[in-house]
Amino acid sequence: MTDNNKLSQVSITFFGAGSMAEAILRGLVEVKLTEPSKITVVNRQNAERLRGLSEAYGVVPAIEDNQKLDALKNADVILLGMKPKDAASAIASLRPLLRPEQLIISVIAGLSIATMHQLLDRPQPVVRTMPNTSSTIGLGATGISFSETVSETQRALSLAIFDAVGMSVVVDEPLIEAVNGVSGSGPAYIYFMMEAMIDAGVQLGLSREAATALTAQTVRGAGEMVKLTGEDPSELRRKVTSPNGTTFAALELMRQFGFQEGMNKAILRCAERAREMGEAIRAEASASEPRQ
Ligand SMILES: NC(=O)C1=CN([C@@H]2O[C@H](COP(=O)(O)OP(=O)(O)OC[C@H]3O[C@@H](n4cnc5c(N)ncnc54)[C@H](OP(=O)(O)O)[C@@H]3O)[C@@H](O)[C@H]2O)C=CC1
Ligand SMILES: O=C(O)[C@@H]1CCC=N1
Repeated sequence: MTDNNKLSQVSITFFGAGSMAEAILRGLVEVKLTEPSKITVVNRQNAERLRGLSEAYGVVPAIEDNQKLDALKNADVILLGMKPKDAASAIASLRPLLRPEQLIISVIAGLSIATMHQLLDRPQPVVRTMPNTSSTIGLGATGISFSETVSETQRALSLAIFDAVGMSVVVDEPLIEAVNGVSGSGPAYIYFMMEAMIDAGVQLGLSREAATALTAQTVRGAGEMVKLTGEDPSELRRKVTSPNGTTFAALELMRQFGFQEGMNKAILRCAERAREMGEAIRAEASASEPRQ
């Protein structure tokens, strides 16, 4: 690991280069905090995908086996971006390659620091994160927690990576599943709501284009109002809701349909599902542990 935390001087290998990896690397390249030539992308088999990322962002594709090994051995930071089901075998494959000071950053839902240490068979510096896809446009929201072996420099570097693509909050590791429930999966809830808003607008006679534009601006404006005014969302809601007016009538129906309760239960279930997925990876790691 380099002594200074300037992102531009750090080499990052994305081990697993799918949607979430693209969101982060695109953000890093577009805010110009990392040279594309310092970013390498590795997949299991999809070389076309790597060539596409290289063409779009100028990052380096590692396609041949020796290129993959070099990319993993030489990186200052390895960002794990595969699906949870592929994580155990992929991380175990790193075991013979890593130098003790290489920093591992994971975005994998449910995967704990303890399981990563178990799979690597050593207390490698590990950062467990839960970002979201809005990192693509520099508006990501990421929860971050660190293993005890992460140095101050590596902490600063990790925060710089996620702050470059949005904002981040450091949380104790057991709260990463809560972050998953709120903001990791959060964009999907908002898109789901937006789909319903757009469909209703079309049903009422708006063109799909107009309904989409009005909905997107409404969501954007509401988010910015919470951020910029610092007011509680419930207070902002009250300001929209005239007594016995149109919003009042709409919210009354939403309450009847259990909107808030449904949202609450969905988020708790999301966090629970992250824990289940983490447990499945831990069980796989234990089952494949080398016998002494
Ligand atoms: N999408 C989201 O909104 C968020 C996702 N996450 C987490 O990000 C992770 C990735 O999700 P997402 O980007 O949606 O997934 P994708 O399916 O888009 O990408 C996964 C990538 O991992 C690669 N891969 C799989 N196995 C290996 C391996 N053994 N070695 C190297 N590369 C491998 C795949 O390559 P190939 O095609 O060649 O197999 C693929 O490019 C997940 O763990 C998820 O929990 C976290 C926050 C938000
Ligand atoms: O759905 C998933 O499992 C991943 C984790 C957070 C967002 N997408």
